[in-house]
Amino acid sequence: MPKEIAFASVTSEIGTLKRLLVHSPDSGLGKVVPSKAQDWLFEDIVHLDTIRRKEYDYYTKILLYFLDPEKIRGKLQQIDAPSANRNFYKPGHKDFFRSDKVIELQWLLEEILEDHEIRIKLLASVCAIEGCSHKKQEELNQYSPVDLAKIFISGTATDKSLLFPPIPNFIFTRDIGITINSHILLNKPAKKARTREALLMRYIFFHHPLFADLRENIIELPDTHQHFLLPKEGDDKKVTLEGGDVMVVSKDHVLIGVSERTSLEAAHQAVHALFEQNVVKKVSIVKIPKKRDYMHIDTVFTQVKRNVWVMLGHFSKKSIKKEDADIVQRILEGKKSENKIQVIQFRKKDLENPVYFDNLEDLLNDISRNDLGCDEKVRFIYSGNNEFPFDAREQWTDSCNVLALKEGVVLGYDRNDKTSTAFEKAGFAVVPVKELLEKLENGEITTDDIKDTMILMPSAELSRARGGFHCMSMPLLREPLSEK
Ligand SMILES: NC(=[NH2+])NCCC[C@H](N)C(=O)O
Repeated sequence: MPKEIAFASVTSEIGTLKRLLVHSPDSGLGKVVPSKAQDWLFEDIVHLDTIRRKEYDYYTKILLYFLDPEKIRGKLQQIDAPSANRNFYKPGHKDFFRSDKVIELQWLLEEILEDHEIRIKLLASVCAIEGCSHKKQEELNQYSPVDLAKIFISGTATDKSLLFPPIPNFIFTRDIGITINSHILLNKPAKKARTREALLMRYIFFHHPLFADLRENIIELPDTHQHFLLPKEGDDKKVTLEGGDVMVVSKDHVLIGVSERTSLEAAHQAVHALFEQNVVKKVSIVKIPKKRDYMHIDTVFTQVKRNVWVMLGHFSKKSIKKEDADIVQRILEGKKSENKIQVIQFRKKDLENPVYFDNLEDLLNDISRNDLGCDEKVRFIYSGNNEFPFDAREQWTDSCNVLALKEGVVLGYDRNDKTSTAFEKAGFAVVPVKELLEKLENGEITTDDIKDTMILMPSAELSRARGGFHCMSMPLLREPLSEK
């Protein structure tokens, strides 16, 4: 009898990706104005048609090729013909790809809005947080589920009038929830601009039939007592947690970043929740400087293979570089607490005696060897090839934020040239996505032939939104890594 495959289970960062949640850039991204860009957590305004057609659509294609090839193989010419008007990529359109492997959130939202009761509740909640009048709420109730889902996400009505702000960061699905084994940990966004995303997700996870079997396994972190009396955003006593700060590195071990977005209190609560519900045996708290540049831990490192990681050299124990003439100054700088990373690892069986690491490589090395059973040498690929100023420049444009489609095959931005060189030096093929898709489509290669490869994705517009492909994915299912 075939073994039943779970709908959701993630036990590593690199096992073959089988199912994920995504959201493609909606019209709300085209409504960001310069004066609001920073409040809405974008670094600039983006060009909507370019970000969709010339950038994100390639992401959709490569994901479908790896996860749901029937939807796409041999059909690319037809899908991308000018007369098809990109309808394949548009949730709500009858030609939309509707994949249950590469799952678009707008589609799930449309579906839950078909239920009258859910629709009324969610509408009231959205109107409450966005301060809509009663009359507006009644008007919104007249829309079809497809249109209402679009409005909830883009903030724009079908007559193009702006009703409330867009939620342009909804494309960064990583941040809205985390699959840890067969549990889902919900986020608590630190920034106001991301509040509506969290609300929509809560409704989707609790009401969409896809998640029916998981409902008992959804973990929500409670607020601290009298949290509403706490003074300001960013207070460490507030409970805020975003998915970019959580990494499931093995079935027993989760990393939780304490950062600009995830508070110490949230990390504290998450450790208890994960241990009490027997989700994992080990949680490492990774404290990074609270800085816009770093935002979440996945902006400073991600995993490529069992024994290969990409990271920012700044957090390396060997962060003294050749080109820095003044070694004394560099060492003193490195000792400043605001520049340092601290790791505290809690083990369920011996909570009182945590293990400490004072640099990132030691932690990652320990994961590769002890959690993943690697015998080979653990290797680090550094942002910008660890050369100043390319290390910082390329980290800013997400060189460290790659998404593994399977072990050793990752998606990254094409603009991070020095990091690509570093990947090549480490023995990886570096291939532009267009080239790869052509070869896949004309049958020259199959996805199984692709090994140890960095797939370069177009990124001029996407990178202005300040997230890479790790951020643009919420994995639901990955194949378990084979035992070593
Ligand atoms: N997991 C991540 N690193 N997500 C990046 C999110 C980027 C988004 N503009 C924000 O500032 O919230």
